[in-house]
Amino acid sequence: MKPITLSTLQAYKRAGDTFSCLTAYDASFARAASDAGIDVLLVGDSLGMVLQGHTSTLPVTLEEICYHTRCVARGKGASLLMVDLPFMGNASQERLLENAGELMRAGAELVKVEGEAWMADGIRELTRRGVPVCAHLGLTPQTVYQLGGYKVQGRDADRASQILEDARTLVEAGASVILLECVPADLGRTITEALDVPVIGIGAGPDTDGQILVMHDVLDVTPGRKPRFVKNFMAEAEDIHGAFRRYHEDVKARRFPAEEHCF
Ligand SMILES: Nc1nc(=O)c2c([nH]1)NC[C@@H]1CN(c3ccc(C(=O)N[C@@H](CCC(=O)O)C(=O)O)cc3)CN21
Ligand SMILES: CC(C)C(=O)C(=O)O
Ligand SMILES: [Mg+2]
Repeated sequence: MKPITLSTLQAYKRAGDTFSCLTAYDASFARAASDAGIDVLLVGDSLGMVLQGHTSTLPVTLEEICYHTRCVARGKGASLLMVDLPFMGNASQERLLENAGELMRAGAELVKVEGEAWMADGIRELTRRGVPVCAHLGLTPQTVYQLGGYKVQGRDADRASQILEDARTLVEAGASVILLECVPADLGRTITEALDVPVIGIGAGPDTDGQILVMHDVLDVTPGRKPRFVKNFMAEAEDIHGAFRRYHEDVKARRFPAEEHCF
């Protein structure tokens, strides 16, 4: 299999094709996801919740993310490896650059950062130094205490146009990919159409260029209440490999997300 690169994702966008993304935290699940055809693997700071049992992603450290990145890198096959910069990893410009360097040395091929227009300078410096960046907008879980919970963002017109403007600013600063979390489907479509770079969505409707889910949600092993945008792919599968294949195929065929998964 030819390795998936940023150019592959750009070509998907130009052709109007979608692509699949899934979180992974170890070599075995990374291999299973990659074998199923998943285009992008994310070592997400969601590991603080699904692996460590915290109620937020804030406790996750750079060391922990690097450990899981090294594990996933050994099993990633042809998939593109994206990695989350953890909470406060951008506390200063210097720390941002050093931390992103650590992630790249651990095996990251694309670094995902949460943050609005103010992240533009950081993204510009990273891009200059050869670190491709995905900018995560909308519901940014690292600011959950400020947002007052895991709530849909961009429901009113002001916040919606702010998110669109932030996305434009960050692409201008060098972001190679945008990730939109928990925004109304029409905002997901507007931003995807407005930008030349690939847009990945989670709870952002059916029209983003790519879709991403947390592995544990796909396999239905997430404890407690699940967000509206998740789907249990184990329900119609024989095993984990089948569930990953089904998720990949449903994304590629635009069967997922369905209306019931959107805002
Ligand atoms: N298992 C898991 N799945 C995820 O998608 C995920 C994590 N963990 N941890 C990190 C973040 C946190 N995320 C979340 C968590 C909860 C909602 C949620 O319950 N949202 C409400 C929105 C309600 C509203 O404002 O209308 C929902 O009903 O989906 C959304 C995103 C997404 N990420
Ligand atoms: C939910 C995805 C987008 C994420 O950031 C994570 O898994 O940490
Ligand atoms: Mg994350």
